[in-house]
Amino acid sequence: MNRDELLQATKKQLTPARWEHTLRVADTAVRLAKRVKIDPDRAEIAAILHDYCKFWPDNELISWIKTCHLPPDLLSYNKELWHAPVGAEVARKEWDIEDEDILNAIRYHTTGRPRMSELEKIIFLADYIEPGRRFPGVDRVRELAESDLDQAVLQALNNTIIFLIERGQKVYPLTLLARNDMLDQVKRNEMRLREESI
Ligand SMILES: Nc1ncnc2c1ncn2[C@@H]1O[C@H](COP(=O)(O)OP(=O)(O)O)[C@@H](O)[C@H]1O
Repeated sequence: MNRDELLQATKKQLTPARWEHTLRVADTAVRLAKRVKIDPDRAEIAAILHDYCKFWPDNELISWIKTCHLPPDLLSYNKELWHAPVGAEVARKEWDIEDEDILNAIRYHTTGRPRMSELEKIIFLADYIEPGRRFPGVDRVRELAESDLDQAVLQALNNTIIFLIERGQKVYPLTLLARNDMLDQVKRNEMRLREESI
């Protein structure tokens, strides 16, 4: 797969503002990946493709969800959730991406999930903290992302859940499971650090 071809094709799928967002997500993901010693090229591919289906019509997204046997419960939650799991299927079928970690990073970039890989955390966070994002609490997540991806993901998940509850919106259950799992993970990290310092 050719990087320039991927960039040009993705640009055509997006509005100019969303394309700029995608480029900032890619820069942020590459930077985070280098810091935690994850392959930056794989982070860049996942970042470029993460919003590929963001502007696809509802009927097309629904058709992919059904044909690819994606979780049917998606259809009873916010439509904004659909582009991510469909994006992973499109990346596999139209871009021949076979790397399951890249596909999962695209698939779970909006909801998160329990036991996220390092690459999944990077794409989830890069989407949340890229420099164009301005919402309450984003600076704290930016700070945490510089030192601890797990704490940053936990904070971002907490913020998202609170945001949705405050607006009277449903929370996709996987996001709640992701948050509980990350809380356990952060506690385990803290315990390990304490044991190592004794
Ligand atoms: N975990 C979730 N559960 C339910 N709805 C969600 C969840 N995450 C995001 N959403 C909904 O999708 C919308 C867009 O999500 P977001 O990731 O902020 O997209 P964007 O990249 O367009 O900013 C949110 O405003 C919210 O209404």
